[in-house]
Amino acid sequence: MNIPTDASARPAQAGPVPAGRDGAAAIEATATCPLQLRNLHKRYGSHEVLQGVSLTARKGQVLSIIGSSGSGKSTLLRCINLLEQPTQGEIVVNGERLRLKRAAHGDLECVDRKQLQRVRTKLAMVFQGFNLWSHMTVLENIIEAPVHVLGMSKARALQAAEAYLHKVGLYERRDYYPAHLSGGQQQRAAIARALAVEPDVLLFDEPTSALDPELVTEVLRVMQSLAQEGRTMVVVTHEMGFARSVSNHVIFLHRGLIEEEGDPAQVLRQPRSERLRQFLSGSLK
Ligand SMILES: Nc1ncnc2c1ncn2[C@@H]1O[C@H](COP(=O)(O)OP(=O)(O)OP(=O)(O)O)[C@@H](O)[C@H]1O
Repeated sequence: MNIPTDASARPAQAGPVPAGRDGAAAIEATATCPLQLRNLHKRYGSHEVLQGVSLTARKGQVLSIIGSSGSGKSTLLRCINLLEQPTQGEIVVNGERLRLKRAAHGDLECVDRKQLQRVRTKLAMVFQGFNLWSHMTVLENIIEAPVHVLGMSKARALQAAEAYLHKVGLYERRDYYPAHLSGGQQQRAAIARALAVEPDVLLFDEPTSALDPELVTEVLRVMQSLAQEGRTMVVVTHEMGFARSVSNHVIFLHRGLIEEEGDPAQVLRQPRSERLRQFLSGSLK
């Protein structure tokens, strides 16, 4: 992957989150932290996939979540915007705590539909499988949520969409349907769609895993430019180059717990735990 390796690629204002006494990220209840998770648990039947994860994303920070297959990375990301319902814990977006209540099935659900909708537009997600609407052109995909969810005027949404299309290098393909685009182009369209709701945090769930190797770089470059703009991003990734050179905080998840976290230069070059060492050497899949 052709990503610059110097720390200057990272947003200047972001820094590592200090570790708390219990090893979890310290909680800063302030609007300068667009996202905070406190003691998040998720259980599927008897399988506790998340066992108490706390993290804070400060404004402009790029967090990479790494870990072996099945460690709970995607589940963690999907719990943030309640695509999955956590079993326990708190989610705070821009200082606003989600109003969660235990439902009959045992997991937590948001009791305030308006709050959930508001918060979800603040947390835009980019999926591994792109999830574009196949019956809409790229442009229609991008303006759908701004017009129909946020109530933006079509003229304003179109104007903004053009800017996002230029940003991801897809302006010329704005009238194409997803089926006529490469995987990399579809993912860049999905990124433009996520940007169009003007989110405070971008969530990426393994955004390059479904791509042929030659298409990975074009998507990573767009993500890198978003990081350089100072956007707050939480990225589940297997791309160690991205974690090392673009993100400014790395979280290593193991069996639903944060095993190690911190500055990528430190964590990835001199891992403290044996498990992270094994993971980085490729012997822990
Ligand atoms: N809907 C579900 N029902 C039951 N178990 C689930 C469900 N979703 C995930 N799991 C289980 O939770 C565990 C964590 O899954 P998750 O997808 O979060 O892992 P991951 O770290 O993202 O893995 P990968 O890198 O392979 O994508 C796995 O054991 C998985 O089988």
